[in-house]
Amino acid sequence: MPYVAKTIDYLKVSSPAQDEFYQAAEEVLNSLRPLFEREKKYLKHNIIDRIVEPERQIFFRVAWLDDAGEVRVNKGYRIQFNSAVGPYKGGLRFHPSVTAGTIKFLGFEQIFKNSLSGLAIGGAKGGSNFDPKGKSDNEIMRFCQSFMNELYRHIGSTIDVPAGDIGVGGREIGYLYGQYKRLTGHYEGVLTGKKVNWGGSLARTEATGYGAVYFAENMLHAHGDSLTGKVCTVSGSGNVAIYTIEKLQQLGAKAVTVSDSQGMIYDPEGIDLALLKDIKEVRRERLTAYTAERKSAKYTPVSEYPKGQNGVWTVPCQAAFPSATQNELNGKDADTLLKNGCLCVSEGANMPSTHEAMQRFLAAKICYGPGKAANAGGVSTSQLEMSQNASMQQWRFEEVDTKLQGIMRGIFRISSETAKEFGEPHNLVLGANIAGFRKVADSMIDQGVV
Ligand SMILES: NC(=O)C1=CN([C@@H]2O[C@H](COP(=O)(O)OP(=O)(O)OC[C@H]3O[C@@H](n4cnc5c(N)ncnc54)[C@H](O)[C@@H]3O)[C@@H](O)[C@H]2O)C=CC1
Ligand SMILES: O=C(O)CCC(=O)C(=O)O
Repeated sequence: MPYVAKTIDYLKVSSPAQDEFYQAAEEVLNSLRPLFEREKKYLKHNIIDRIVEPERQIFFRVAWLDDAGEVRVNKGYRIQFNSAVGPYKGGLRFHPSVTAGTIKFLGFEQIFKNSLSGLAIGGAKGGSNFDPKGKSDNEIMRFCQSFMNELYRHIGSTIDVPAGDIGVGGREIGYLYGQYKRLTGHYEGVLTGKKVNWGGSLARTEATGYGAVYFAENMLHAHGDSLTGKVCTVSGSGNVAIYTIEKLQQLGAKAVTVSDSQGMIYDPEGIDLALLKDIKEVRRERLTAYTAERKSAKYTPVSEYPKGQNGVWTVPCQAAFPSATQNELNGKDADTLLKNGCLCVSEGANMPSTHEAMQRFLAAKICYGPGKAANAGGVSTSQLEMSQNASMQQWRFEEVDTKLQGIMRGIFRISSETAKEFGEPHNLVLGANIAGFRKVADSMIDQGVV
């Protein structure tokens, strides 16, 4: 049996019910075929079986007290996937849909993303099926403290450095950091995404969204085009979506949509960013609050989306920025985007396009930036935060932003040069996967069978 199918079949038996992980593994392994054919050492050293198996998986109970005094229990996860090129690094996701398979796919993607950044960071991810929605600040704090009561013994500034992801922002990182400090007595860069008064980096909040836009600009510039004047669709309305829109506006593009799990906003005059930030970052309300205050906008609930489609991708645009969650853009959505003239897709979210959608974009040869390349600005700026913490410095916003732009340029360059090297110049999926894999796999070979 061919080795990719054999590996995926083995994963289905050894790690049951982890569909998102099989999807991520299959996509990466399939695109590595030309490399395996050219360089036999990867098969000889059995890198395939080794790289799909996490180095360590920590599953734990998180018990906490709600405001009514009831005991609640959630699952906690930290998957330390690969440390060949640096300490484990990757975010924490708090969302009711989280399972071991979710964290495993995210941790697997993180290995190659972090390698592509050119920085010394290994791959990891963690989280919980805890739902922060509707919880009071005190409940969030008690949950985070209980989560850290187990996590602290597995992390450290040169061991494993978690950060935020869906449902984990500055507030949660603060409660997690406070508890880590209380348990260990160490004031160190053990988490990133901290607030700037106590060790955070300027521009980390903005970095993932800004980075996805910088990546899109790199792709378009290579074709003599730019984002200026383009109509853009954005999904999600959290950290990545907000700062994608901010950078698009700064570059003279017009973002016209945002969404959440309940529905979407279409604002043909362009999203009012100050209003969106107030609703999402300050008031923590649903998107319906936006239409109440902005007459040009239309709200469509998910129940009214065209059958089998995400409403956001039915809005005509020249560039699309999926910034919500995995598999939020399917083959039909991709067809609609292409039919409407979309020239560029830059993925702020992790694995937002299904396999079918990705194939459509590659076949159409549009500028398509897969998540592990396009959204690497967040984790890269986290590494800049680690550097600042280690040297007890704080760099200026412009200094961090300039480094971020350079890192995104570097990721575009290595992905497109690798794609060219393997004879498919437009295929940044191939380029990013091979470039990210090669550095990790060569490091694993250098470090022996461990
Ligand atoms: N925060 C970061 O630095 C990075 C985040 N990412 C990825 O970006 C995506 C968004 O993350 P953040 O903005 O940080 O999280 P967030 O918690 O700030 O926002 C998540 C957004 O996605 C929406 N959402 C969640 N599930 C949804 C669903 N089923 N349908 C529609 N909307 C849904 C939420 O309503 C919210 O607007 C995720 O895929 C995450 O893994 C990737 C790299 C770094
Ligand atoms: O900043 C980080 O360490 C991780 C960000 C993240 O979770 C991601 O890149 O998906």
